[in-house]
Amino acid sequence: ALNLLSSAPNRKSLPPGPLKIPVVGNFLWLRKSLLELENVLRSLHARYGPMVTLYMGPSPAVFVASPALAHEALVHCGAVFANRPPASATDRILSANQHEITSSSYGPTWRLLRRNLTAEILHPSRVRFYSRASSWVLNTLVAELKSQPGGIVRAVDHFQYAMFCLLVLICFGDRLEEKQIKQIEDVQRRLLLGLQKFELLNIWPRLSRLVLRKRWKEFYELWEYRNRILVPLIRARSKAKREQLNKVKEDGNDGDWIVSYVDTLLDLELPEEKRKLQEDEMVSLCSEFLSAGTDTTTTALQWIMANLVKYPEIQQRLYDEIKSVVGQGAEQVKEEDLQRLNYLKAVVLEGLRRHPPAHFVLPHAVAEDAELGGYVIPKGGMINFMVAEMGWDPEVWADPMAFKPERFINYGGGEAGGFDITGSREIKMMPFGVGRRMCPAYGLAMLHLEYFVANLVWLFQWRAVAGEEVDLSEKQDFTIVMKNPLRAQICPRNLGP
Ligand code: HEM
Repeated sequence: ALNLLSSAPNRKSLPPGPLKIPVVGNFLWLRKSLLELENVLRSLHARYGPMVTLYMGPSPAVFVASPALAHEALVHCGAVFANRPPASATDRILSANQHEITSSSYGPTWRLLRRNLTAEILHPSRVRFYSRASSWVLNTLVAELKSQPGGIVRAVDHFQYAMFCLLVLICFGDRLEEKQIKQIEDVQRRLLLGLQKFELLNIWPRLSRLVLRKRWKEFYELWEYRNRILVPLIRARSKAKREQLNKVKEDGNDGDWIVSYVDTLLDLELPEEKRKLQEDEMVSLCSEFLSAGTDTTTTALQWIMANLVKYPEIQQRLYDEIKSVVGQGAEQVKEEDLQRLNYLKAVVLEGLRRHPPAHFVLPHAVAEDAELGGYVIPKGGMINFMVAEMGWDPEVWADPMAFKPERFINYGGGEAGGFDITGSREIKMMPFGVGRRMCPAYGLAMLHLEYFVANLVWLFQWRAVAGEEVDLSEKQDFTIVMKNPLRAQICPRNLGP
């Protein structure tokens, strides 16, 4: 049909947005935190519609607020929208020239690395093997929580370490000592803290190599420190793996060997270069595995527990559900029990909807000129999606800012399990992204969230600390975290028969 409205989008143009201010414009946007940017975008979307363009760097960046357009881009035209923008100078070094899933261009290397992770580690039949690690980490966490004076806990500190341990054990095998885990934690923390500091080096890398020599040196020291800690772990695993193979050959018994992420990397062969991965590439992949999974899962866990403290009736309903499934006196909720805990799943989904750890996905780039919503995004243009806005859309969700797990109960025949988090047919929210670049670990993350929320509620009653209120204000960190971290008064439940 002909569209005669004069405001009809120009078919060859980018989506509308504020004027491009040369040079200054870029720096103005870069200085804003993601939460500030989100606020700006919210008003721009109200003015211009669901697609808006900002000039943040060398290429235009388009922001999409509509779930229907996100579906069109990421599911229908998936291949066109699945690339990443070129890596910054420091990222190129840290990712061993983009030998990493997150930052690699859409192509054979990305496909191989991603498929390795999903098929060899994250596949449901594999994930079961890690339940020993989960229950070990749970026991450590529970002991920690129990030892806090007065039963008052600052939840996030304990959650962070627990989620980190879990991923370290999957990554390097579950025969590590506490001391080694702490060392890896130190490396990863310093890298994360350095992100902002080293961002400056990327604005004008050639020049910064001259004028910011000291900071570059600091950056390389950190990079070397990471190698110094992680390379020996990779070598040790390689040796252990050879010994294991010999043992299997000799007596046909694999003992209780559990495949780790490093083991799978040792076997990989790059399709284009026809060679195995180098050590620095394995280091960057392991580092990515830990950093992609720790803060995201920790943040989600903290937000969910905060809501259970704020709304005791929801916590009680969850406790009652767990009791009806595991029976009074059960010591722990086991992974096998989780699939029967429907309300639990609803609580976790509601947590991810109301408080998505990432308010945007990672930046995507279009591989060729791409059309979306009547506009054209030129080859190389960046595109991102307003994850939090979609989860809070009043057109999709009734009373969107309220925490109401029940809303997920009515999906797919009265089971929260019926809700399709991958958005393949339709997007209602996308806390893990959707399409080809969707978080490959969404299943593992959901499993860990369900497992830990269930056990924390089963083993302790969580209440607000006397005289304090749970404050749901947000702050930007690596993810969007609680501005005032959850403090709670916990009381071990009486698990007698
Ligand atoms: C609640 C926990 C988590 C949330 C909310 C989350 C969310 C996300 C999001 C929004 C993306 C970007 C999608 C896009 O760019 O379109 C992503 C990508 C990714 N996530 Fe997660 N994630 C979580 C846990 C994890 C865990 C536990 C791991 C690893 C063990 C992981 C590994 C990755 C990787 C490797 C990518 C890059 C995928 C690619 O570029 O192909 N994530 N995640």
